[in-house]
Amino acid sequence: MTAHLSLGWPAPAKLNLFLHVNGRRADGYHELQTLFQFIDYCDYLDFKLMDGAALKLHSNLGGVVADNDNLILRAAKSLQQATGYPGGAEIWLDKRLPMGGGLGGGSSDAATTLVALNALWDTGLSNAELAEIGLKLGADVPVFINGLAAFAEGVGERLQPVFPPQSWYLVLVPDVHVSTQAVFQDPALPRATPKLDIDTLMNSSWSNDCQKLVAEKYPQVAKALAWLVEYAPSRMTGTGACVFGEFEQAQQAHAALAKLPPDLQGFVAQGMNSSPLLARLAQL
Ligand SMILES: C[C@@](CO)(OP(=O)(O)O)[C@H](O)COP(=O)(O)OP(=O)(O)OC[C@H]1O[C@@H](n2ccc(N)nc2=O)[C@H](O)[C@@H]1O
Ligand SMILES: Nc1ncnc2c1ncn2[C@@H]1O[C@H](COP(=O)(O)OP(=O)(O)O)[C@@H](O)[C@H]1O
Repeated sequence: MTAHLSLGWPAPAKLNLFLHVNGRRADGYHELQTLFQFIDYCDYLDFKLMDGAALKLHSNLGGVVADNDNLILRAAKSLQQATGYPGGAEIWLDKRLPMGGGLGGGSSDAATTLVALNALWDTGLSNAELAEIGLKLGADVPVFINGLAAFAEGVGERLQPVFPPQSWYLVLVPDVHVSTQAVFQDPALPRATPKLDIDTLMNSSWSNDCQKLVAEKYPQVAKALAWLVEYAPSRMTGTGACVFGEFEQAQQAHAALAKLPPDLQGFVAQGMNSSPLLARLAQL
Protein backbone atom coordinates (compact mmCIF):
# COMPACT_ATOMS: atom_id res chain seq x y z
CA MET A 1 0.00 0.00 0.00
CA THR A 2 1.28 3.50 -0.73
CA ALA A 3 1.18 5.76 2.32
CA HIS A 4 -1.99 7.81 2.12
CA LEU A 5 -2.33 11.15 3.88
CA SER A 6 -5.65 12.63 4.99
CA LEU A 7 -5.47 16.10 6.51
CA GLY A 8 -7.55 18.48 8.58
CA TRP A 9 -10.04 16.35 10.49
CA PRO A 10 -11.72 18.64 13.07
CA ALA A 11 -12.48 17.53 16.63
CA PRO A 12 -14.79 20.32 17.90
CA ALA A 13 -15.43 21.31 21.49
CA LYS A 14 -18.89 20.94 23.00
CA LEU A 15 -20.83 23.00 25.50
CA ASN A 16 -23.39 21.58 27.90
CA LEU A 17 -26.06 24.26 27.46
CA PHE A 18 -27.74 22.76 30.53
CA LEU A 19 -26.71 19.91 32.80
CA HIS A 20 -29.00 18.28 35.36
CA VAL A 21 -27.96 15.50 37.72
CA ASN A 22 -30.98 13.27 38.33
CA GLY A 23 -29.60 10.48 40.47
CA ARG A 24 -26.82 8.03 41.14
CA ARG A 25 -26.81 4.50 39.67
CA ALA A 26 -25.74 1.36 41.51
CA ASP A 27 -22.38 1.43 39.66
CA GLY A 28 -21.65 4.94 41.01
CA TYR A 29 -22.23 6.73 37.68
CA HIS A 30 -24.78 9.54 37.62
CA GLU A 31 -27.97 9.81 35.61
CA LEU A 32 -27.92 13.07 33.67
CA GLN A 33 -30.16 15.17 31.46
CA THR A 34 -28.03 17.49 29.36
CA LEU A 35 -28.04 19.51 26.15
CA PHE A 36 -24.94 19.23 23.95
CA GLN A 37 -24.09 21.75 21.27
CA PHE A 38 -20.81 21.91 19.29
CA ILE A 39 -18.77 25.09 18.79
CA ASP A 40 -16.52 26.00 15.88
CA TYR A 41 -13.37 25.81 18.03
CA CYS A 42 -11.53 22.58 17.32
CA ASP A 43 -8.51 20.35 17.63
CA TYR A 44 -7.30 19.08 14.24
CA LEU A 45 -6.06 15.61 13.35
CA ASP A 46 -4.13 14.34 10.32
CA PHE A 47 -3.87 10.64 9.44
CA LYS A 48 -1.30 8.72 7.41
CA LEU A 49 -2.30 5.13 6.67
CA MET A 50 0.48 2.59 7.25
CA ASP A 51 1.14 -1.05 6.39
CA GLY A 52 1.42 -3.16 9.52
CA ALA A 53 -0.67 -2.69 12.67
CA ALA A 54 1.50 -0.05 14.39
CA LEU A 55 -0.19 3.12 15.65
CA LYS A 56 1.84 6.25 16.32
CA LEU A 57 0.75 9.64 17.65
CA HIS A 58 2.56 12.97 17.33
CA SER A 59 1.30 16.19 18.83
CA ASN A 60 2.18 19.83 19.29
CA LEU A 61 2.13 19.10 23.04
CA GLY A 62 5.13 16.78 22.72
CA GLY A 63 5.18 13.64 24.85
CA VAL A 64 2.45 14.83 27.20
CA VAL A 65 -0.33 13.58 25.00
CA ALA A 66 1.42 10.94 22.91
CA ASP A 67 1.38 8.10 25.43
CA ASN A 68 -0.70 4.92 25.28
CA ASP A 69 -3.39 6.32 27.60
CA ASN A 70 -4.22 8.87 24.98
CA LEU A 71 -7.81 8.56 23.87
CA ILE A 72 -6.73 8.83 20.22
CA LEU A 73 -4.52 5.74 20.37
CA ARG A 74 -7.08 3.91 22.48
CA ALA A 75 -9.79 4.72 19.92
CA ALA A 76 -7.66 3.55 16.97
CA LYS A 77 -6.74 0.33 18.81
CA SER A 78 -10.40 -0.35 19.68
CA LEU A 79 -11.34 -0.01 16.00
CA GLN A 80 -8.58 -2.45 14.96
CA GLN A 81 -9.79 -4.91 17.59
CA ALA A 82 -13.48 -4.59 16.69
CA THR A 83 -12.90 -5.06 12.95
CA GLY A 84 -9.72 -7.17 12.69
CA TYR A 85 -8.29 -4.53 10.33
CA PRO A 86 -4.59 -5.40 9.79
CA GLY A 87 -3.23 -1.93 8.94
CA GLY A 88 -2.13 0.94 11.16
CA ALA A 89 -1.75 4.71 11.12
CA GLU A 90 0.47 7.60 12.02
CA ILE A 91 -1.60 10.41 13.56
CA TRP A 92 -0.81 14.09 14.12
CA LEU A 93 -2.79 16.07 16.71
CA ASP A 94 -2.90 19.85 16.65
CA LYS A 95 -4.20 20.42 20.20
CA ARG A 96 -6.01 23.75 20.59
CA LEU A 97 -8.72 22.94 23.13
CA PRO A 98 -7.90 23.40 26.81
CA MET A 99 -7.74 20.01 28.53
CA GLY A 100 -9.97 19.01 31.40
CA GLY A 101 -12.12 22.12 31.09
CA GLY A 102 -15.50 20.55 30.35
CA LEU A 103 -15.15 21.20 26.60
CA GLY A 104 -14.85 17.48 25.83
CA GLY A 105 -11.65 17.70 23.78
CA GLY A 106 -10.35 14.25 24.68
CA SER A 107 -13.69 12.61 23.84
CA SER A 108 -13.91 14.63 20.64
CA ASP A 109 -10.41 13.55 19.57
CA ALA A 110 -11.43 9.93 20.18
CA ALA A 111 -14.64 10.35 18.16
CA THR A 112 -12.83 12.00 15.23
CA THR A 113 -10.27 9.18 15.25
CA LEU A 114 -13.03 6.53 15.12
CA VAL A 115 -15.00 8.30 12.37
CA ALA A 116 -11.94 9.17 10.24
CA LEU A 117 -10.21 5.78 10.47
CA ASN A 118 -13.47 3.90 9.88
CA ALA A 119 -13.74 5.85 6.61
CA LEU A 120 -10.04 5.75 5.64
CA TRP A 121 -9.55 2.08 6.54
CA ASP A 122 -12.91 1.31 4.89
CA THR A 123 -13.91 -0.82 7.89
CA GLY A 124 -17.60 -0.07 7.27
CA LEU A 125 -18.93 0.20 10.86
CA SER A 126 -22.18 2.09 11.35
CA ASN A 127 -22.33 5.20 13.56
CA ALA A 128 -24.20 3.10 16.16
CA GLU A 129 -21.36 0.55 16.19
CA LEU A 130 -18.73 3.31 16.46
CA ALA A 131 -20.71 4.93 19.31
CA GLU A 132 -20.78 1.62 21.19
CA ILE A 133 -16.98 1.39 20.94
CA GLY A 134 -16.67 5.09 21.82
CA LEU A 135 -18.82 4.93 24.96
CA LYS A 136 -16.21 2.63 26.55
CA LEU A 137 -13.65 5.43 26.09
CA GLY A 138 -15.78 8.23 27.58
CA ALA A 139 -19.39 9.16 28.22
CA ASP A 140 -19.28 12.04 25.71
CA VAL A 141 -17.81 10.15 22.75
CA PRO A 142 -21.16 9.04 21.19
CA VAL A 143 -22.49 12.59 20.77
CA PHE A 144 -19.30 13.60 18.96
CA ILE A 145 -19.60 10.55 16.66
CA ASN A 146 -23.23 11.34 15.79
CA GLY A 147 -22.25 14.94 15.16
CA LEU A 148 -25.67 16.46 15.90
CA ALA A 149 -26.59 18.76 18.78
CA ALA A 150 -28.48 16.54 21.17
CA PHE A 151 -30.53 16.21 24.29
CA ALA A 152 -28.84 13.39 26.20
CA GLU A 153 -30.01 11.12 28.99
CA GLY A 154 -28.58 8.16 30.87
CA VAL A 155 -24.88 8.81 31.40
CA GLY A 156 -25.03 10.82 28.17
CA GLU A 157 -25.45 7.97 25.70
CA ARG A 158 -29.20 8.18 24.92
CA LEU A 159 -29.38 10.96 22.34
CA GLN A 160 -32.15 12.89 20.61
CA PRO A 161 -31.30 15.57 18.03
CA VAL A 162 -32.41 19.09 18.95
CA PHE A 163 -31.97 22.52 17.37
CA PRO A 164 -31.10 25.16 19.99
CA PRO A 165 -30.21 28.66 18.72
CA GLN A 166 -26.68 28.70 17.26
CA SER A 167 -25.63 31.57 19.51
CA TRP A 168 -22.22 33.18 19.74
CA TYR A 169 -20.32 32.35 22.90
CA LEU A 170 -17.52 33.97 24.81
CA VAL A 171 -15.84 31.01 26.54
CA LEU A 172 -13.56 31.73 29.50
CA VAL A 173 -10.89 29.22 30.51
CA PRO A 174 -10.11 29.59 34.24
CA ASP A 175 -6.57 28.61 35.08
CA VAL A 176 -7.54 25.60 37.17
CA HIS A 177 -8.12 21.89 36.60
CA VAL A 178 -11.42 20.50 37.88
CA SER A 179 -11.60 16.70 38.20
CA THR A 180 -14.88 15.28 36.84
CA GLN A 181 -14.59 12.38 39.24
CA ALA A 182 -14.10 14.67 42.25
CA VAL A 183 -17.21 16.71 41.35
CA PHE A 184 -19.34 13.57 41.07
CA GLN A 185 -17.96 12.19 44.35
CA ASP A 186 -18.62 15.37 46.33
CA PRO A 187 -21.38 14.86 48.92
CA ALA A 188 -22.51 18.46 48.36
CA LEU A 189 -23.40 17.85 44.69
CA PRO A 190 -27.18 18.17 44.21
CA ARG A 191 -28.14 14.89 42.54
CA ALA A 192 -31.93 14.81 42.79
CA THR A 193 -33.13 17.21 40.11
CA PRO A 194 -36.41 15.74 38.85
CA LYS A 195 -36.33 14.29 35.34
CA LEU A 196 -38.39 16.43 33.00
CA ASP A 197 -39.58 15.87 29.45
CA ILE A 198 -37.58 17.32 26.59
CA ASP A 199 -40.12 20.00 25.62
CA THR A 200 -40.31 21.35 29.17
CA LEU A 201 -36.51 21.39 29.43
CA MET A 202 -35.94 23.06 26.05
CA ASN A 203 -38.37 25.83 27.02
CA SER A 204 -37.13 26.41 30.61
CA SER A 205 -34.24 28.62 31.62
CA TRP A 206 -31.00 26.61 31.45
CA SER A 207 -28.62 25.85 34.33
CA ASN A 208 -25.86 23.49 35.43
CA ASP A 209 -26.24 21.47 38.65
CA CYS A 210 -22.45 21.25 39.12
CA GLN A 211 -21.86 25.01 38.90
CA LYS A 212 -22.55 26.14 42.47
CA LEU A 213 -20.29 23.49 43.98
CA VAL A 214 -17.43 24.12 41.53
CA ALA A 215 -17.66 27.92 41.88
CA GLU A 216 -17.53 27.58 45.69
CA LYS A 217 -14.46 25.32 45.56
CA TYR A 218 -12.57 27.15 42.82
CA PRO A 219 -12.42 30.95 43.16
CA GLN A 220 -11.05 31.19 39.60
CA VAL A 221 -14.34 29.77 38.28
CA ALA A 222 -16.40 32.09 40.49
CA LYS A 223 -14.34 35.05 39.30
CA ALA A 224 -14.74 34.19 35.59
CA LEU A 225 -18.51 33.81 36.04
CA ALA A 226 -18.82 37.04 38.02
CA TRP A 227 -17.04 38.95 35.21
CA LEU A 228 -18.97 37.29 32.36
CA VAL A 229 -22.42 37.67 33.85
CA GLU A 230 -22.07 41.46 33.53
CA TYR A 231 -22.12 41.01 29.73
CA ALA A 232 -24.43 38.05 29.03
CA PRO A 233 -26.38 35.15 30.53
CA SER A 234 -23.54 32.83 31.59
CA ARG A 235 -23.02 29.29 32.88
CA MET A 236 -20.44 26.58 33.34
CA THR A 237 -20.04 23.71 30.83
CA GLY A 238 -19.88 20.09 32.03
CA THR A 239 -18.09 19.76 35.35
CA GLY A 240 -16.06 22.88 34.59
CA ALA A 241 -13.83 24.72 34.75
CA CYS A 242 -14.81 26.59 31.54
CA VAL A 243 -17.74 29.02 31.57
CA PHE A 244 -19.55 30.63 28.65
CA GLY A 245 -21.63 33.74 28.02
CA GLU A 246 -24.30 33.62 25.34
CA PHE A 247 -24.67 36.42 22.72
CA GLU A 248 -26.96 36.87 19.71
CA GLN A 249 -24.31 38.60 17.57
CA ALA A 250 -20.63 37.78 16.97
CA GLN A 251 -19.76 41.44 17.39
CA GLN A 252 -21.22 41.54 20.95
CA ALA A 253 -19.10 38.52 21.99
CA HIS A 254 -15.96 40.08 20.47
CA ALA A 255 -16.69 43.41 22.18
CA ALA A 256 -16.83 41.66 25.57
CA LEU A 257 -13.64 39.68 24.76
CA ALA A 258 -11.85 42.96 24.03
CA LYS A 259 -12.58 44.07 27.62
CA LEU A 260 -11.25 40.86 29.22
CA PRO A 261 -8.80 41.66 32.02
CA PRO A 262 -5.28 40.31 31.42
CA ASP A 263 -5.61 37.66 34.15
CA LEU A 264 -8.54 35.95 32.37
CA GLN A 265 -8.23 33.87 29.17
CA GLY A 266 -10.99 33.30 26.66
CA PHE A 267 -12.11 32.93 23.07
CA VAL A 268 -15.18 33.55 20.92
CA ALA A 269 -16.90 30.70 19.07
CA GLN A 270 -20.23 30.02 17.40
CA GLY A 271 -22.64 27.26 18.37
CA MET A 272 -23.15 24.57 15.71
CA ASN A 273 -25.98 22.06 15.62
CA SER A 274 -24.11 19.99 13.03
CA SER A 275 -20.50 19.14 13.79
CA PRO A 276 -17.70 20.24 11.44
CA LEU A 277 -16.66 16.56 11.60
CA LEU A 278 -19.72 15.66 9.49
CA ALA A 279 -18.77 18.29 6.91
CA ARG A 280 -15.20 16.90 6.73
CA LEU A 281 -16.49 13.34 6.32
CA ALA A 282 -18.71 14.46 3.44
CA GLN A 283 -15.61 15.74 1.59
CA LEU A 284 -14.18 12.21 1.12
C1 LIG B 1 -20.54 15.07 32.93
C2 LIG B 1 -19.81 15.44 31.66
C3 LIG B 1 -20.81 16.22 30.78
O1 LIG B 1 -20.39 16.43 29.50
O2 LIG B 1 -18.73 16.25 32.06
P1 LIG B 1 -17.39 16.82 31.36
O3 LIG B 1 -16.31 15.78 31.50
O4 LIG B 1 -17.70 17.10 29.94
O5 LIG B 1 -17.04 18.04 32.15
C4 LIG B 1 -19.37 14.18 30.96
O6 LIG B 1 -20.46 13.35 30.61
C5 LIG B 1 -18.37 13.34 31.71
O7 LIG B 1 -17.79 12.50 30.74
P2 LIG B 1 -16.29 11.98 30.84
O8 LIG B 1 -15.38 13.11 31.16
O9 LIG B 1 -16.05 11.18 29.62
O10 LIG B 1 -16.42 11.12 32.11
P3 LIG B 1 -15.80 9.71 32.38
O11 LIG B 1 -14.34 9.73 32.08
O12 LIG B 1 -16.67 8.67 31.76
O13 LIG B 1 -16.01 9.68 33.99
C6 LIG B 1 -15.15 10.30 34.92
C7 LIG B 1 -15.69 10.03 36.32
O14 LIG B 1 -16.82 10.88 36.58
C8 LIG B 1 -17.88 10.18 37.22
N1 LIG B 1 -19.09 10.23 36.38
C9 LIG B 1 -18.99 10.55 35.05
C10 LIG B 1 -20.12 10.65 34.26
C11 LIG B 1 -21.38 10.38 34.88
N2 LIG B 1 -22.50 10.44 34.17
N3 LIG B 1 -21.45 10.07 36.19
C12 LIG B 1 -20.32 10.00 36.95
O15 LIG B 1 -20.41 9.73 38.14
C13 LIG B 1 -17.38 8.78 37.45
O16 LIG B 1 -16.86 8.73 38.75
C14 LIG B 1 -16.23 8.62 36.48
O17 LIG B 1 -15.24 7.76 36.98
N1 LIG C 1 -6.43 13.40 23.18
C1 LIG C 1 -6.64 13.90 24.41
N2 LIG C 1 -6.88 15.19 24.56
C2 LIG C 1 -7.12 15.70 25.80
N3 LIG C 1 -7.11 15.00 26.92
C3 LIG C 1 -6.88 13.69 26.84
C4 LIG C 1 -6.63 13.08 25.58
N4 LIG C 1 -6.43 11.79 25.80
C5 LIG C 1 -6.55 11.61 27.13
N5 LIG C 1 -6.81 12.73 27.76
C6 LIG C 1 -7.05 12.88 29.23
O1 LIG C 1 -8.44 13.19 29.42
C7 LIG C 1 -8.61 14.23 30.41
C8 LIG C 1 -9.90 15.00 30.12
O2 LIG C 1 -9.71 15.79 29.00
P1 LIG C 1 -10.83 16.63 28.22
O3 LIG C 1 -11.70 15.74 27.41
O4 LIG C 1 -10.12 17.69 27.49
O5 LIG C 1 -11.66 17.31 29.37
P2 LIG C 1 -13.18 17.30 29.81
O6 LIG C 1 -13.61 15.85 29.95
O7 LIG C 1 -13.20 18.04 31.10
O8 LIG C 1 -13.92 18.02 28.76
C9 LIG C 1 -7.32 15.04 30.31
O9 LIG C 1 -6.99 15.64 31.54
C10 LIG C 1 -6.26 14.02 29.89
O10 LIG C 1 -5.62 13.46 31.02
